[in-house]
Amino acid sequence: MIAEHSAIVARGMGVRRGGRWLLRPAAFGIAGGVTGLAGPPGTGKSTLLATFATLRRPQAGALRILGRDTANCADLRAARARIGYLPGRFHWADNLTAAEFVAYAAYYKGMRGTAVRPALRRFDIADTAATELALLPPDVRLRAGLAATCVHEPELVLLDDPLGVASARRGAPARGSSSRRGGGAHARADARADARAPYGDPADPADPDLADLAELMPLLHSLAPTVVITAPAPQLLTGWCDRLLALSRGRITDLPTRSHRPVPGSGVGAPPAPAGASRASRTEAPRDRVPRQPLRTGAGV
Ligand SMILES: Nc1ncnc2c1ncn2[C@@H]1O[C@H](COP(=O)(O)OP(=O)(O)OP(=O)(O)O)[C@@H](O)[C@H]1O
Repeated sequence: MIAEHSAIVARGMGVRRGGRWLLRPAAFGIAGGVTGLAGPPGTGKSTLLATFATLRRPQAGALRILGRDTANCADLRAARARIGYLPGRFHWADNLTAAEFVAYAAYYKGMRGTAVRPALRRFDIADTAATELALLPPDVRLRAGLAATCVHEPELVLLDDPLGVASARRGAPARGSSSRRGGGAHARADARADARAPYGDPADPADPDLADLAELMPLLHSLAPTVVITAPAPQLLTGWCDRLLALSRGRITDLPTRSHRPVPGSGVGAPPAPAGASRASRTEAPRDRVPRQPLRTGAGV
């Protein structure tokens, strides 16, 4: 049964792209808490997330977001104002500083410029406000993306493969913290190489990268009442999401959320907070500022 008050309610919703159903018409709801959506590359996670973000329209059925019918223009506008969406790639913003990037998002969300500083502080990146995104290590770059996504304090946050953004470091040369303050062409090239570097092996439960990624979890839990996060493998999401969904061959299915591989101190493997639990009860971090917990970057993630 679908709870009508769920942030996302799909009824007979189908999503097509490239001449095939990425999601065959289905009915489902996504309620409060953090929901993970896993599926191998190309299965349609990004397309589905963009549909939830109302950037794409479903080819069948109906989609309600935050109680609004996305087929209705006035409702659509109202829903959009309460959504925060971060695509998996935002290289178009590489030449903007973190502050400019957040200011740009604030402008389009109808926020005053005074919202920018608090957003940067909340994600603990005020000290890198004047640094271009291309020069930031991926974990800090992700924080800038989250600050932009959440500058208007949305009720629904949609993050396309944020763990990929934050973990994109394998094979990249080690960089010092100087890259955060500038660093010139080499640092810029490194940052771009980092951003293209692949995950560790998400299918390997012993991969130490999963522990690194887990350090981001309290931050992701603190963003909004409802958060949807995609990842290419369920192992990346297991154990810390309130709900875990898999997208495969055009179908969405529920997966177990419990981890078989607890990571001490990371929150991974701990029982998930109940869906719909308040933000305050789901995280120890205060609402107004999430302390930076840098990934074990070495190469600047
Ligand atoms: N520009 C495009 N034109 C036509 N079809 C496309 C285009 N981009 C993607 N597709 C189709 O949509 C499918 C889903 O792509 P999508 O990016 O949503 O998948 P994904 O699961 O998010 O993959 P990834 O993790 O690699 O981003 C692809 O397999 C492809 O068939």
